[in-house]
Amino acid sequence: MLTLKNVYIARDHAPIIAPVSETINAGEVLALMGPSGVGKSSLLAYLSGTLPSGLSGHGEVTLEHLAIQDLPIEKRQLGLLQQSPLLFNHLTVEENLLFAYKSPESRFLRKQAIRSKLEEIGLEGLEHQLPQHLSGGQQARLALLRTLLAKPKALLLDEPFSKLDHSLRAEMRELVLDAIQKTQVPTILVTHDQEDADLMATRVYSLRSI
Ligand SMILES: Nc1ncnc2c1ncn2[C@@H]1O[C@H](COP(=O)(O)OP(=O)(O)OP(=O)(O)O)[C@@H](O)[C@H]1O
Repeated sequence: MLTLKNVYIARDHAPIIAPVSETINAGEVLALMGPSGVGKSSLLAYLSGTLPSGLSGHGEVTLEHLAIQDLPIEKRQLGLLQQSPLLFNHLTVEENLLFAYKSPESRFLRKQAIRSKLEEIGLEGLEHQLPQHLSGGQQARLALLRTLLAKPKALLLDEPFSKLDHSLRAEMRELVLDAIQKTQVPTILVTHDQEDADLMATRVYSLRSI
C-alpha cells in the first residue's frame, strides 16, 4: 500500500499544486492526469527521490507503513519507468539486468534466471546486445524487465508508452498490467492518454494547480 498525505510541490517556497492525499492499495493503478505543466512528473519525482533542484516536495509518503520521503533513492524500493528507458548504454542487455537483479544466488544462477525472463518477455537471444542496438519496443520491454527484477514495492510510471506506436503501446500496456496483477504492487501512472487511463487505471486523480 502506497499512501500520500498532504503531498505537494513548491517552487520558491510557493506551492504549485493542491495537496494530494491518496492511498493506492495492492494491485491498484491510480492514473494521475491533468494539464501540461501542472506538476504530474514533479510529483512522481518527489516520490522517487529525483526532484530537480528548483522545486521542493512536501508531505508524507508511506510505502507498506514505512515513511520513505526522506530515505535515499536506493532505499525507497520503488520502480520508476519513464518515456525514455533509463538503460546503461555501455552495458549489454544481460549486464543491465544483472545490475538490477540483486539476490544471494550465484551469478550463474542469476544469469539463468535472466535468460528465462528474457524469453518470457520476447527478448531471447539478445543478452549480449547493447541497448542502443535494440528497437524502441525491445528497449521498452528491457526497461520494464529491469524495473521488475529489482522487485519494487510500488511502481511509478511516467508516460512510459508515449514514444511507442499504437501496437507497441497496446503490447506494453498488457505486459505492465500483467506484471501489476502478478506482483500486486500499487502503481501510479502519469498519462495524457485517456485510453491508457480507461484500460489500465482503477481510479483517476486529476491534479490541480494552486
Ligand atoms: N528544475 C525546475 N526548476 C523550477 N521549475 C521547474 C523545474 N522543473 C520543472 N519545473 C516547473 O514545474 C512545473 C511542473 O512541471 P512538470 O513537468 O511536473 O509538469 P507535468 O504536469 O508533468 O507536465 P507535462 O504533462 O507537460 O509533462 C512546470 O511549471 C515546470 O516548468
